[in-house]
Amino acid sequence: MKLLNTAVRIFRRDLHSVGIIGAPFSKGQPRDGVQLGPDVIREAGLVKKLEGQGCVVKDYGNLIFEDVSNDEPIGRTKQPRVVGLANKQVADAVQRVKNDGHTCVMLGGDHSLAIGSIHGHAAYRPELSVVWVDAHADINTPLTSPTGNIHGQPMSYLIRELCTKIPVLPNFSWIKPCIAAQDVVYIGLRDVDPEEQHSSHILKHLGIKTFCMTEVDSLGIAKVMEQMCDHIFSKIKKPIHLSYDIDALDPSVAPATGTPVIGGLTYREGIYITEYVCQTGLLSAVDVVEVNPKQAKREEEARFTANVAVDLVLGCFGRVREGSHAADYKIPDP
Ligand SMILES: NC(=[NH2+])NCCC[C@H](N)C(=O)O
Ligand SMILES: [Mn+2]
Ligand SMILES: [Mn+2]
Repeated sequence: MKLLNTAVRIFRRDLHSVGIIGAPFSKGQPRDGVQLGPDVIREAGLVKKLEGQGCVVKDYGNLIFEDVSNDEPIGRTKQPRVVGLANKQVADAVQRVKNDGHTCVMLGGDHSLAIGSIHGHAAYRPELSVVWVDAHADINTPLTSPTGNIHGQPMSYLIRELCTKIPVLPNFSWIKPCIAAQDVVYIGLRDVDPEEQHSSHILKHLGIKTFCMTEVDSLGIAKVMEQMCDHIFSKIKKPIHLSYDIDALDPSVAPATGTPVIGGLTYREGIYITEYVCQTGLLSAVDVVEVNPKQAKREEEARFTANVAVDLVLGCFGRVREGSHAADYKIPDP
């Protein structure tokens, strides 16, 4: 039985075919450096380590984003034209990776890129559930945002029930809300703006599910993940889009990020989430965003944060802590 289990697990691990897109984009927020995320995550050995655990990997490289001159704010919303344009590119790239048959990994970049990533994913699989792991809800609308930064708003453009609340923005007209509130789950919240909280009260009535850090503390991460799955799989089993903001983790674990918030997930809780989502067999796309090496106080912090980002991706694709080396691993001769 043990042997059979192992064989099944190795077989399932070998099935992972991963398509990586780098999205070196920072204009959904004001801090320089988050555009370096894709490169530092790759430099931490992402591709080799995925292959080492038996994945087949295709790296599509980095997207090249065009600049937009005179990108004046619309109301409070900053740099809408360049964000809208970049996200259209991300959406097309994610759709292509899905068409090619891979599980998509989008390396950000700031979290505004989830607009394109989820939209492109939904163009391929119209029925999705979204697992949003973050200190923040990122569900401000352009009208409620206290900062005007679009990385604090992506969910508001995607949720169908909110579409009447969204004003028209330049280069945003291609975005069609494609996610139902009841198909969204949040994990790790601990810094929610007043208006976001208000609108998530409404969303709670519409069926959005949130596990803030208080729930992580009271239930434990294992129960959180069980209940998360009960919720998203209560009707039909939809493919999962996992949108992982590195700032969901505690700043002691992932310090190199633009909006760190104390009191976050431990390394083990963060990894457990990925292992659990992997085990559902329904993971279809992952974003890893907001790694910003320039926010590190020391070089070591930047390297550490990138390594953690790599470990999250590995957890999504079959890494188990008991060991998950490729099936064809040969023990070296003495
Ligand atoms: N993806 C992030 N790190 N988002 C932080 C958002 C912070 C704040 N809630 C805002 O709307 O600006
Ligand atoms: Mn965040
Ligand atoms: Mn975020």
